[in-house]
Amino acid sequence: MADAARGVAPEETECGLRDAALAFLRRHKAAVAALAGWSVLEAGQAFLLGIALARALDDGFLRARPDLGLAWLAAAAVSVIAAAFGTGRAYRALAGLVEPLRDALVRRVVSGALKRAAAGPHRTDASAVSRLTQQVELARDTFAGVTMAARSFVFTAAGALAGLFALDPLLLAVVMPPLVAGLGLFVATLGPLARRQEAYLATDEDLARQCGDLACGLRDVTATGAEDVMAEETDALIAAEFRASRSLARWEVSRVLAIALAGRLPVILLLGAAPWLLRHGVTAGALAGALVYVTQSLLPALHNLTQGLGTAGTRLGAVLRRLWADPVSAPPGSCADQSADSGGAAGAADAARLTAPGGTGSQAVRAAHPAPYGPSPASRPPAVELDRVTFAHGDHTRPVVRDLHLTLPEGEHLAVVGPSGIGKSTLVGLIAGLLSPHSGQARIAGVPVSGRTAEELAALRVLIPQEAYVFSGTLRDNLLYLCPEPPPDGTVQAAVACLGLDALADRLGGLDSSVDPSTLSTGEAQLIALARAYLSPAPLALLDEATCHLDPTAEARAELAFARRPGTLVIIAHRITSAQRAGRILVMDGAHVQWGTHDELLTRSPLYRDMVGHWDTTAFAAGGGHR
Ligand SMILES: Nc1ncnc2c1ncn2[C@@H]1O[C@H](COP(=O)(O)OP(=O)(O)OP(=O)(O)O)[C@@H](O)[C@H]1O
Repeated sequence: MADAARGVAPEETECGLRDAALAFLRRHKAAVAALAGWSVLEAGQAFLLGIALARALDDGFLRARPDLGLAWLAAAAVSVIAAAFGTGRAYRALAGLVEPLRDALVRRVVSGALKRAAAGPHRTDASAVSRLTQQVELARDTFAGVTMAARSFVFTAAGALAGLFALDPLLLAVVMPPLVAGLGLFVATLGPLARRQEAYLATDEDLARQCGDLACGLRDVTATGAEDVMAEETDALIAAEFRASRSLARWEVSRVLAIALAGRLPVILLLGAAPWLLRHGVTAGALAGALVYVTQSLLPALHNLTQGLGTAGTRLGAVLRRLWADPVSAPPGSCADQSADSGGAAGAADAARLTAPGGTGSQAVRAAHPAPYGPSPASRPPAVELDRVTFAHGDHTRPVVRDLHLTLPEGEHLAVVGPSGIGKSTLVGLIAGLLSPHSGQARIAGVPVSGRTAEELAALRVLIPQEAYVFSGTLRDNLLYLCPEPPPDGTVQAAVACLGLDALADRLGGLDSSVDPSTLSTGEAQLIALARAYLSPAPLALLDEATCHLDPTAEARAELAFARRPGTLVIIAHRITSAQRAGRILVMDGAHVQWGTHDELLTRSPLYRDMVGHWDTTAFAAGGGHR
């Protein structure tokens, strides 16, 4: 499955893995021997427990010799202490196997990554290596758990069976058949269970990958209107995971059966056959000892085995096979994958889907755009009208905008200034229709914006936030995203030149080259977003500090380009130069709002004077030296 996808045949991986595992064990014979040796000491307890109990009963307590009975129990207690010591040493010996395994796997992963980086034009995916080393840690921990569980079962079972034999071979004859049958069933179901477990892990990973892609590409998905398609794909993956988990659960039942057969049936048989056993010379103490062997040694060891080999072992197999098949091609699923994978992000695929006939939502957005380039007749209503608008972000919070009345004629260029947190973005959000006033009304070109759909709003205004959005696709796709119709020839090139985007376009390899958003600087992303808005036919452009990452020259060029663009412009200014370029400036000062030209406000607004003074100081401090 995963191997095939990565170009390595599963059998090849299986064989390679088996050979490597054997070679690994041969190389670490001493650690294996130490582990086995300490396990023998540990198994001594399993052997002694039943015998000590049998002797304590038969030779001690049942013969009125409690001292002898207690002596046997003391011997059992000593064997428990010795076993605990053995367990501690076995863990140390385990480290002699586990750590070299981890080192070998890490070496394989890292050298694979280095080879790949050196061999081709691939970008080194550090996140893939990091994920792989995480899988190595998982393999290491699981290997330790599986080894301890398997070892514990083998030695405990050997000790218990030897003990049963020592007590009376008849006891072994009763216990062995169900034990062998249960173990046989367990072994027979290991293969199918492993396959189900792998299938489940694969569907789980597919779903995780899809969710990761969705989380990272959410904006692309929303922007390209691919929500329905993505929901359908995700639904299918959820259904596949559900089916795989159900199938796995059915096979897990076989494990319960195996434990019942191997661990619980012997208890019932021993109890049922008790009269027969006693008639054939088995003592009461031996019978009690046999019950202790089954319930205290075999059953817990069986539980550990089925748990260890059944679940963790399958997982270990899956992880090792994956690491072995291709130690560098990690299963994707992180944001880093998307950025490393130019054009591979959900956004590119969805953008492609969007251009296909019968595509989803966003085509409707585009179709809804009017074509309002050019000046509007004088009879048209104001470009922006806030009619006694009041707005607060919460029911009990102070209004950010209170009873504001503002009218902007078509073609106006307004700069909004004010201290941080005073409500500039809120005001722009109200004009854009993203926020609904608590009272009053906001209108664009005479159209009330509250309650409008995204499509209707997109036809009225274009809003560029501070955080520019660029999606995976060509530069042209990015620029024309808000244009319902292809613009006349040369329009895009003119916009690119006008906004100073030509250097970036050249660097990317032209308008039809792919853009990898992760490689753009914040300023470059802002330029692309600005050019996209510039090309939009919406008659009102709202720039919410949309030039904050541009240098002053680039900012001036962009703002002048927007000022020449037909329609109305509202910008939140963060530099004095931005404010000065505007025809009108709106100063927000809490409940007070003032507007006018730069010179008017210098005389009328103390806040504006302060801000200009501060801006000047900052500009000089920054070495700007000019306004
Ligand atoms: N979603 C929100 N929920 C609650 N309060 C908000 C929310 N958005 C903004 N505010 C609060 O409203 C006030 C105005 O915020 P706004 O972002 O409009 O100010 P601003 O002038 O644009 O600030 P800045 O210049 O720092 O961007 C602030 O006190 C802010 O904390």
